Amino acid sequence: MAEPAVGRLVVVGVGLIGGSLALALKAAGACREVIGVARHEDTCQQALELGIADRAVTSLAEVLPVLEAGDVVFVAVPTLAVESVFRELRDHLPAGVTVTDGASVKGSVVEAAAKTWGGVPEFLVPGHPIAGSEQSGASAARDDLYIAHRVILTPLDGTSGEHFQRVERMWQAAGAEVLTMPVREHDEVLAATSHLPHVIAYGLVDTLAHDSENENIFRYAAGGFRDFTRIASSDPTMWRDIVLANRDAILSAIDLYTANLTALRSAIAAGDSDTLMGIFTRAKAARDHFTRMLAKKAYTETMQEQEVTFIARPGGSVSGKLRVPGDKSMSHRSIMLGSLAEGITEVEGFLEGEDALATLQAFRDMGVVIEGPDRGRVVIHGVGLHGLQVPPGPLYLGNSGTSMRLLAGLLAGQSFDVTLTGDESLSKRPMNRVANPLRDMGAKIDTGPEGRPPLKISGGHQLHGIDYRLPMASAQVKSCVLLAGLYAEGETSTTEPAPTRDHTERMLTGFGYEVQRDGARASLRGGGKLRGGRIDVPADISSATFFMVAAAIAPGSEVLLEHVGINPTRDGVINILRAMGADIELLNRREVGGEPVADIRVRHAPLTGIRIPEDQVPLAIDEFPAIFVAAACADGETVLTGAGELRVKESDRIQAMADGLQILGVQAEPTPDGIVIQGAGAGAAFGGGTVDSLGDHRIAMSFAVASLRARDTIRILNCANVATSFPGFVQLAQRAGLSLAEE
Ligand SMILES: O=C(O)C1=C[C@@H](OP(=O)(O)O)[C@@H](O)[C@H](O)C1
Ligand SMILES: C=C(OP(=O)(O)O)C(=O)O
Repeated sequence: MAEPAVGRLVVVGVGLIGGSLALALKAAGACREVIGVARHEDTCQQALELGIADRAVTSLAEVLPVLEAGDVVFVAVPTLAVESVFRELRDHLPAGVTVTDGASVKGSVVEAAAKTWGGVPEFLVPGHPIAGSEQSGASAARDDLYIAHRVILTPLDGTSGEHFQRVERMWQAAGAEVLTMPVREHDEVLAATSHLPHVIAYGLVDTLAHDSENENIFRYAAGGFRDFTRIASSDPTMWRDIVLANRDAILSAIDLYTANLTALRSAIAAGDSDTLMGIFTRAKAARDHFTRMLAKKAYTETMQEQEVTFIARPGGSVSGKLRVPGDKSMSHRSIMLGSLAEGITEVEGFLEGEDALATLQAFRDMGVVIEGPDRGRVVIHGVGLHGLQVPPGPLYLGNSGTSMRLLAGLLAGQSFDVTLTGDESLSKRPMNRVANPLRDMGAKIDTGPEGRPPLKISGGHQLHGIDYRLPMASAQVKSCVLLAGLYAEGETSTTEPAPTRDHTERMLTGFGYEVQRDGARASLRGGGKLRGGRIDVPADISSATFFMVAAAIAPGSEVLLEHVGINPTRDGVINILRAMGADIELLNRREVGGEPVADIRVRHAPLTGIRIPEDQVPLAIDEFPAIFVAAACADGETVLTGAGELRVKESDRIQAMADGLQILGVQAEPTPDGIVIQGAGAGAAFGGGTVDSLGDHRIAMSFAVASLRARDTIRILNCANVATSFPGFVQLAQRAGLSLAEE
């Protein structure tokens, strides 16, 4: 058997915190013996009866002489009683024994140590298990209290590695996750997240209890009261000690909260519905985010920790009427323009995917009141072109290139400084393509090394219009420059080498902002106004593509994709698949809010390899991973050129697809600006195997579709980011007929 994590455990204070550690270590066989120390004889008796301690004594001095190196003393008494325990330890602690504690404030423990030993001794490892509850006492102790809870250790410079590791191992043996933090940071974080809520809960219940109507108040108190005030049942001595010990940090937290409560009061008094909605929607978003974090589903850093593997079983066909989620490009722009407009903008069909949500959160962080999203409906309370406020910190844009590049344009003309950051993939993508033209307009922008994020934008620089000739076909660059143009003196124009998606131009026009368009050139003059209105976001043709390709390649398939945006700057996938022989019909064509929309019917038909016309590349730029899957199923060779841009998307999509296709037995040769794929014609086109999507949503979904024509199961790694553009993909794919599961 492995060595126990600690020798003897002496628990000074056998309440909820100390008793639970003792029970957990005993259950895990992680200590040789537990000695309980309590002030009263009957508590000692109780600790023995509950199986918390093997021995229990009322005096610490009694047990110290028997301790030896490797043993641990855990001080689990109220914060202000820690010092008296330290004094008892001072002269009688045998060498090599580790001392740690569980107090909620660490600064006062360090002070107590300094008073006792003249400094923090090397054997003291201050710690704080974040697992308390409103219950207290030995009878509340449980052996599973710490499982999956965090314990913060705050070692100091003089803390010895050996003692630190012993305490770390001890908590891990109890099932906890151990982190470290400086003392001061710990106390500030806890003041805000734990101590302030306790103060408020005690204060609220005390206020209501003093009310002459209190009996009735408590009688009618509903779930809200119960949820909000549970912690007012916590141990008063413990909390008195905590607030006295962490005075300064708690006072700062109370001041911040009081200012906010005063603002809330004024808004209620003034009937200021916008401010109220602002506070409530921001709070709801933050609380929901916290809930998702707990469930490990948040879009921020936590998402990267989540491993999602797709298991796609071979064969089958697809059928049915399907509505894929809203268009990502339009969803981003609806939030941006809606926020900068005057008045209310109501959006229907908004994409509730992580990318568009990152844009939404960025504007919330800049003070815009945004209701929803609720089943695709979002209501934006526009603040006007000059109404954005300084965000509280960097704007984190997750995986979304569109958010970062378009926001760079919008923010270059603001009066405040702002930093834009992103996840690992976004942090590798080129940003000089937007930073350079913005600098030409007079903006001050710093990037990370080699023009990568973060982008640091300095406010207060007056922009002037430029005539910008784009070096590459990019709607993001075009949109960035035009959006900066809203803030520039004079005229700003862009000229693109090939047509790219024109949602920015269309939506600006829809918001009543004049945009001149003449062939490849688009221009506008700064200083105008946007007027809020209604936006109907159609289904995203880029998401519909996966089902178009699925139906095209799988014999016996027929799908109807409803209400899909078929803007002529986005329809390359239809043209390319049709040129390969796909059976695609556009039904019920109509125009919705300035954008062409149709239902798309696709039936299986044999495909033939083609040389993809270069003028189609920008019109199908996001659809190539799926088109490569179609090419692998077609009869003969497909050649793509002029698509070097694919190398700077969420992954290098040429390399990522070539690697995966080769693993699945397809002859696919990458070239600097494209790929050459030898298609299989009829029958299975792919073997089976494990491919890596590299965290790129479109690569992940493309290989899932390939399974329809595979001989064996395809495992696809790193699929969590499918949620950036296509939440619910797995469920919809299953409904359509794919045999797809998440692992
Ligand atoms: O403007 C947009 O909404 C987008 C433009 C394209 O990027 P580029 O402009 O980099 O080609 C596209 O790949 C991206 O998914 C969305
Ligand atoms: C390239 C894409 O998005 P973005 O550039 O916004 O990250 C995409 O969705 O395929």
